[in-house]
Amino acid sequence: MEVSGREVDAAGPPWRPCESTAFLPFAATAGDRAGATLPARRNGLAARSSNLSSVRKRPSVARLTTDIVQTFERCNPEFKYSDTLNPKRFLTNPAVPVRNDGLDNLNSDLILYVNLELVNEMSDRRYVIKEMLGQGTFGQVAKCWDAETNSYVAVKVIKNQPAFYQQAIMEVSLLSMLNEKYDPDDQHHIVRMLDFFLYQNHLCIAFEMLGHNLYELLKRNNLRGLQLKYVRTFSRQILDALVVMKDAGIIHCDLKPENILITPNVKTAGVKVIDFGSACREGKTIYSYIQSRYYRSPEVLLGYPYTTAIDMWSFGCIVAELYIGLPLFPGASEYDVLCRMIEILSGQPPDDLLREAKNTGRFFKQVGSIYPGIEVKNGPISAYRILTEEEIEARESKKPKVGRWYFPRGRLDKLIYTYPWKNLNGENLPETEKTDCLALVDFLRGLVEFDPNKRWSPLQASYHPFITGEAFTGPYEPIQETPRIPAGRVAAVDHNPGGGHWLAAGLSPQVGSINRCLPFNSAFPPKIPFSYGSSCGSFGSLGSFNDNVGLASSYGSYDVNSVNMYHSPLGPSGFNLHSQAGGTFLGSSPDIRRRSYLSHGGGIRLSPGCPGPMSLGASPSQFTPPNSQMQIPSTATGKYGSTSPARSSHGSLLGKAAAVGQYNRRRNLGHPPISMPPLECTSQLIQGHHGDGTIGNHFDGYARGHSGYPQSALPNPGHYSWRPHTGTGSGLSTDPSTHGSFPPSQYNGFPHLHSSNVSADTLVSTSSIPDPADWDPNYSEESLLQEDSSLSDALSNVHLKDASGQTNQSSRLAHIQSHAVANSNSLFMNQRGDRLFHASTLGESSASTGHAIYGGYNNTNYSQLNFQSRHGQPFQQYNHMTASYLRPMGNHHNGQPIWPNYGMAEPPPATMDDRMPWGGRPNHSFATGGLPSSFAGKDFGRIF
Ligand SMILES: Nc1ncnc2c1ncn2[C@@H]1O[C@H](COP(=O)(O)OP(=O)(O)OP(=O)(O)O)[C@@H](O)[C@H]1O
Repeated sequence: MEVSGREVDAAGPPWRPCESTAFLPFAATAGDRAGATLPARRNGLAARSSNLSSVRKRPSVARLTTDIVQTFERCNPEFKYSDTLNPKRFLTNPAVPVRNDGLDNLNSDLILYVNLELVNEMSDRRYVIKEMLGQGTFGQVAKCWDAETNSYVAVKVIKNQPAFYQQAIMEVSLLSMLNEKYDPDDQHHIVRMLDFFLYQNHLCIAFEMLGHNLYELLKRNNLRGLQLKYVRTFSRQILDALVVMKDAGIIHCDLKPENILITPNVKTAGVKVIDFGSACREGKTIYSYIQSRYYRSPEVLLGYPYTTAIDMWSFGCIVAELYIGLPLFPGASEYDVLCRMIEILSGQPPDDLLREAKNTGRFFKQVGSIYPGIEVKNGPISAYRILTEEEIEARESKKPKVGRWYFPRGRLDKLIYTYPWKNLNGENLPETEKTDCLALVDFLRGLVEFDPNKRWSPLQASYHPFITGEAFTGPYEPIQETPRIPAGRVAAVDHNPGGGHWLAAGLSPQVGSINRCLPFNSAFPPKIPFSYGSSCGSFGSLGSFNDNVGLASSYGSYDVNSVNMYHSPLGPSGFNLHSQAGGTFLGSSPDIRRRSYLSHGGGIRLSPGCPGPMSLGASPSQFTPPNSQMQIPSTATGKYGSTSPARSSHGSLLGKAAAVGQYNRRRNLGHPPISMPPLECTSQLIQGHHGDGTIGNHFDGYARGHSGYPQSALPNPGHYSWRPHTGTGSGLSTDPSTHGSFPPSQYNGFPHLHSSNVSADTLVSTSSIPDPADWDPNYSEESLLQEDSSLSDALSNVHLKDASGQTNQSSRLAHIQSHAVANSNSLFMNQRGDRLFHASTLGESSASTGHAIYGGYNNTNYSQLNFQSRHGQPFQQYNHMTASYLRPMGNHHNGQPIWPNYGMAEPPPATMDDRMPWGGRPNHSFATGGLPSSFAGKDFGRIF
């Protein structure tokens, strides 16, 4: 068709391909010309194909779409390209708009898509979403591009639900304190928070971008554990973070491999602790249903007041898992977890804990006098024994959930020493490794200690030879740690009962709304007890019957009087007693607690009947959000989540959903085989593991009374002490008098029914590594799905305390709070009315951390501490615990510096790249696959 000049002008210049390789004009070669000989044609083709070789290297989509916009524009002058018209690649699943004016889905998650900009309106800083990193209980974590810093960050977008919002505010508050005050130089392996802001009624928290978590790392290593040097390096770094947290009086409450992330792009192996979304302040514990089940401490399981010691328990579980590759206590229910603890540790919680704990009756039977010192005639020393499955079944009319065993049943020491369970007599282990294993076992002994009073503190643990790298010569006796937190500090509640932050005040969000409706600062006492049976997780409620073991009454709730005291608006009570003299009554220190107990006097002891660090219910992740119809597709979180079935955060509805997704996914993926050697003593019945969670024949295996390891299969005798613990505490002895003896035959331990001889349930029948999804096939905590309709009411009356002396972060927090109010249509339902919201300030936080003595971590005057070496001589004291404090810390024998290379991996590993050999211990054929450089290859987005 002929085109007139006018038409040409209107249409623009005639189209010509631009100078891209894909559209180069055809240049005929000699070979193409008509009449050319065949060889000439061949030459021509060869020349052309060499011209196009660079084109072929590019993906077809890229080749076909090069300059496509210009092409379209030239073809059709009407065509105008606009970003906004692009189809969105949704990252959130489901992406169906339901709430928040169509911005949120059914689960109150902001619907994220690629290139969505999360804008901090205060600073105009923009975070451009690129991909999904994870989906957890509290919301979604997206990898975002921060144009301001030209770097990627991880932004956690909190669900648009009051409970999650409130807890996230706590996360921001605690993390700012840790970052700014306790770790300003980023030396202590705690994730850095970079920013936080409100976007479309969602609290967004920007973190530094980290790598994969330790669970992913273990998976990459086919769940076979890491080399000991990496176990040591990671343990040391996590401990470092725990030292800081304890110093700050912060309990993490959800320590697990998924929450330890690898720091990328560093020359040495490094990890950081993340997810302070469940964290709380020591002495201001709020929830009783905390910690992921596998990592849940005995005191939390039993409903006993808890302290930072619960993190040490979780830490112990993590260390063991890093070594063996599998969770240490992967119980399918709380009962199962307890049984595993008792069997693996050959002990049980001490009687005084059992006597005071709220849930003892759910799991234990009293078989003797409850009074200390009186031995039961012809019975065990302890007055309690764990219920058998039959007893529970008789009581509950259904069997308790009990999972499979994936490693040889027996004690922890044998488990570690004989790992990877091929070489059960440990004969061929090199001497160095033997010593390493002994050191590891001894290290674990102080961490997975039943008695929280005896469990090592982070500082104590950090002197263990396993951590310091010293030669292990015998059981480690930790230095004594004088209580750092003044006695009673944990009971101090910095709040005006009428005006305080309910979180800081220790109020459960589940507290009944009626009391929350009392006018603030009311001079009148509440007419009915606070939170009396009003909600899930509170009094007499179902808050903790997560494992369908519900045998007794409520779990982790306060007694009514205590809570009344706590919230009495009439003035000081037993719960808000501040020592006017600078000290208060209760101490978080274990020895203080014990002293208090032993006094039998008017002293206050930490017990469920007392104030202090006892909690009221499940954490927000346990809440059933007000909208009980949340639908979480099983695939939604499975894609991204790193959370294993029971790993998922402590049993929340959301965690559960995540678990389901993960569960399904893992089932489908399967796992590479691992050779599980047939053991000599594997004659136990394989548990019938039914899809509905019922376990067949389990008890049969459970009730065996003889050791699964032949005497000859035991670790090198003479290295260690294997004192049988009957009754209380861990079965791993520190008693030097027994050092060198290893009489497993004596080690029939406490409950005979658990001194099992059986080995891994599947060892006989399978040679495949267990699918971790199987660990918790019955992840069903229906009771937690109860709708807590009072939640929104309760939150509607939240009144946060104003305070002066806010830090920058806290004033921003205040701003966000008020901003949230201004935009509260959906964020706080419709019940906030015109109440003023004030920040839970950092000033308030730091004022009540119990740091009257120490100005901050980096300037901590540890001269207050009374260190002693294991031989009794006073430990070297020092004043300034700067980052280098870890260096001059003495050898636990003689006070000499023994940690010159702290901060370096030891031995320094290579960079965290794909070639890093994570496994490869002798006798253990690891896959050579290293750490993935990126998991980001998959694009889970969808185009609508
Ligand atoms: N700073 C970060 N860098 C990279 N990935 C991260 C970062 N923070 C979180 N993630 C990823 O997002 C996931 C969820 O994060 P996080 O644990 O903070 O959320 P959560 O909602 O509290 O999860 P959970 O329910 O497991 O407790 C993590 O397991 C991790 O995979």
